[in-house]
Amino acid sequence: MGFLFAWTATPGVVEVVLLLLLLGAYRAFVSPRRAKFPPGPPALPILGNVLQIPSDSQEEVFTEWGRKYGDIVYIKIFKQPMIIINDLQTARDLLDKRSSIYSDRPRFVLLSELMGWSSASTHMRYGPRFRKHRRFINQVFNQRAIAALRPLQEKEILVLLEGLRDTPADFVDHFRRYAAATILKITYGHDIVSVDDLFVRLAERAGTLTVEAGSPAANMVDFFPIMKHIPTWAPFSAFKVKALVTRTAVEAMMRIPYEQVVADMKSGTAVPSYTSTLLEAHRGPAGALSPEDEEDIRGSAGTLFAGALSPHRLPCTCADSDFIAAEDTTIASLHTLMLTLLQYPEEQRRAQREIDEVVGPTRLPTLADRPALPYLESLLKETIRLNPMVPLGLPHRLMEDDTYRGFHVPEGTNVLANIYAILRACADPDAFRPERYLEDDTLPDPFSVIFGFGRRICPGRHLAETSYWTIGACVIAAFDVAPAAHAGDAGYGFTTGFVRHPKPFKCAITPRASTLTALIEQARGELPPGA
Ligand code: HEM
Repeated sequence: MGFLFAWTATPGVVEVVLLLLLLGAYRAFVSPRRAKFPPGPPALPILGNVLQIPSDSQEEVFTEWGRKYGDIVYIKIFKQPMIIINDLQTARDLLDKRSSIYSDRPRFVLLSELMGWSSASTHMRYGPRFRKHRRFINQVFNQRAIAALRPLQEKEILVLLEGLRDTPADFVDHFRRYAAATILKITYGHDIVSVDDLFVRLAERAGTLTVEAGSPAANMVDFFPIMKHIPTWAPFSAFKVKALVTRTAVEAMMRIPYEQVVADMKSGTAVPSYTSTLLEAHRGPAGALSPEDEEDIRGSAGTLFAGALSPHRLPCTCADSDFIAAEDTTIASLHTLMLTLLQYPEEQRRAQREIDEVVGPTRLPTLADRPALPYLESLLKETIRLNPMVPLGLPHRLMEDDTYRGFHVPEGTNVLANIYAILRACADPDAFRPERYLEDDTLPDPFSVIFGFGRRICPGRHLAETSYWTIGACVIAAFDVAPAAHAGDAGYGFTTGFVRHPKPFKCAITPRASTLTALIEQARGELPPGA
């Protein structure tokens, strides 16, 4: 200090000190490029943090990093910056409140540019075309509009209950059939009898090939886009050959159901659907459609359809990770619920007692009963809190430099919301305790977290939530779910990937009352005509 005083006494030094102070202030407040990045694990030159990211249970490692480094963790995948948001306040501050700059998606070279998913709404870069897709989808899936879809949901739930009654061992197939039947009817007006339907097979083929062609090695093209130009005869081009085969399957999945609707509209046999409604609305005076509108209607319909049967198919932003998971979110939510019910029989019984008291033995529960069933609501919330289906959401991309809590976040940063960590911000987070929601109404509602954030929030959330609630209520009311007698001792667990679902397990699903068939028939009789 003494030295500084001596130094400042020298003529001209005051000016120098002032200059240094100004420079410091400029660096701190005006020149964000020089500001510090959020904390994170130390990165290696060139590789960044690639070697520290495990292929399994990334959400758990990111949660651990959150404990160590804070609510925002900064890492690099090669030279690609990424932040991981580990708490709700930060997710709301950045992804919701600053959604005008946090709503882009990363560039998906493998998926969009090589495999042909470029018209999928999930992958769309932020801009007018993205907004057009959201407008299309919101017309049918907004909270008010989905009330019109309820009779369809209820009808398909009755078929699902019959399936569980007749062939309980195939419970996952019954969930798949439900997801396929509802989304195909809504999107293309198409009825299916079983999952062995042409459209379902097209979606599953496109999905399976996408997973197979999306190995970690193939994902390198997302970080080094120049690789996409490799000729297919050259060494190391196997990833591109597979991607191009996948492209044919993706195009067929998008094109064939769409063309069926166009043909049905021509012959006057089309059933009103998402696709037919948009085709009607966008026809010019001469009946023609612009190529862009045609592409966007086909692409957004294909996204809804593919998203329901195969997962929200997006590549991993982490080079050495599983590409994506292999099942859809709706199926994963129901599959997770069955696992939870068999693991927590006491809680299952308590929800059954509540339903018995409120609904009684003479009918099945409906959405109208929801406010009167607080314990059931808590059980359904606690199930998805403990095991959210999309634990890391889908990556957003920051569109311009930003500063948050004094940290610099550069333009082009990929942003992951760690939904898994966000939902663990409560007492005793690893315990299954539905009553936590009855005891503390300040806890964040998992339904407001699991569908993501901001302008990219899942547009299918209202449909998904009502399906999950109604199926959960009916299954718990109608069946006892317990471990299967010969289930083996492989243990229970979850797959890793963007969509998390239980590893295969067996369970016993037994009707609680001999009146189940009559209850299903009665509910069918109460459906509106034409449902
Ligand atoms: C339990 C079921 C579901 C869960 C947990 C779920 C979750 C999510 C999440 C986390 C995102 C990313 C949000 C973000 O980027 O912040 C998303 C996006 C999306 N979801 Fe879902 N979803 C579900 C069901 C559905 C259904 C049934 C549909 C279709 C009817 C659907 C259509 C979409 C679409 C089109 C996007 C992309 C939105 C965009 O990029 O702007 N989802 N979903």
